[in-house]
Amino acid sequence: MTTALALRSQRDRASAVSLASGDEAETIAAIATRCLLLEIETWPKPGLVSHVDAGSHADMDADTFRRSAAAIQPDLLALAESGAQGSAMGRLRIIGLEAEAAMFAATGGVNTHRGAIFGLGLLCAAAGAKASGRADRTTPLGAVVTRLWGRDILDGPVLLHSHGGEARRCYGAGGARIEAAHGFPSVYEIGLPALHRGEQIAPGDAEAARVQACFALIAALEDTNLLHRGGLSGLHYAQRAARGFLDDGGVGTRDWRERAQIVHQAFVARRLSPGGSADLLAMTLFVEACEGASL
Ligand SMILES: CC(C)(COP(=O)(O)OP(=O)(O)OC[C@H]1O[C@@H](n2cnc3c(N)ncnc32)[C@H](O[C@H]2O[C@H](COP(=O)(O)OP(=O)(O)OP(=O)(O)O)[C@@H](O)[C@H]2O)[C@@H]1O)[C@@H](O)C(=O)NCCC(=O)NCCS
Ligand SMILES: Nc1ncnc2[nH]cnc12
Repeated sequence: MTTALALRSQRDRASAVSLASGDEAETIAAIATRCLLLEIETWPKPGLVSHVDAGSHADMDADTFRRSAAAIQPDLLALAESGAQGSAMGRLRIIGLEAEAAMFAATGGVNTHRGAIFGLGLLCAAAGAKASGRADRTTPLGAVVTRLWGRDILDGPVLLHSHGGEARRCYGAGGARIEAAHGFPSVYEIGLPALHRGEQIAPGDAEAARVQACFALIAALEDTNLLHRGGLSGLHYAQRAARGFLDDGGVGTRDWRERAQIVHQAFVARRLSPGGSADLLAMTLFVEACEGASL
């Protein structure tokens, strides 16, 4: 069986590839890693780390994220292979925890990609399931995650001391688990339409399209990182600021970089960091790469 996967961007995208089954898991992991790197190579992203600056963070920079992405690529490969083999959630969780350990070893204990390991990892497993024929090739990756692992995602062990756990207890926020169990609605309903809108209003500028998607995700998401650092008022401030940028024309105006940078600086001044939105940007790029190409 052959699967076509393509990274569809004008400047940064890899060219379309057509794959025999043996190569598919490797290619899925390579594309996922590339999407993590593209997320970092996107600026300005409010409060977030990029190749330009460290945003609201004192303990990590772009190199920390690059090391982290390289360290977890073997685990993303293992997740794609496990999906192809029909593994249950218990096996995926073990690989996910190994990926978290590899991340912490590569970053000296800094949490760069826990959310991405979880969400992108599940999408890699779903892509593996599709490539092997265990899931229908026309079913969106998010729906494959819901069908194969949705119930077990929600029943998984709760982390008692995570920032997300506190946000859930204090504010009732759903977070990464609900997002995954429901098939990544933020990717399909927010990230992808905004990426396409960005391509329309800033033709030929792939970074601008990613910025448009990032702002749209921040405007809509209940990001547990924003709740952790800024409480409810921080979350609402961030959502309003991102919405304001989009309402003023997003990346479709000549001065969009300056306007986005002002929002970025305002987040930094408040120590706000929408890490969940950054993860969902990488996942949006991954889904676009896998599903945007005509198969
Ligand atoms: C199920 C887990 C994801 C448990 O996670 P947790 O209980 O922590 O729950 P969440 O907060 O819901 O999610 C975890 C991370 O997901 C990102 N995220 C946040 N909001 C959302 C959202 N609405 N939708 C989707 N994803 C979201 C976010 O990740 C990013 O932030 C991380 C940095 O966080 P942190 O260190 O707390 O933040 P700082 O501000 O930097 O801290 P200080 O400097 O202030 O100290 C970074 O990782 C980004 O990726 C959330 O943090 C999961 O962890 C789990 O169960 N794992 C086990 C493995 C597994 O089951 N894998 C499945 C197969 S792969
Ligand atoms: N670019 C970024 N900056 C801060 N936290 C993040 N989590 C995932 N990507 C991130």
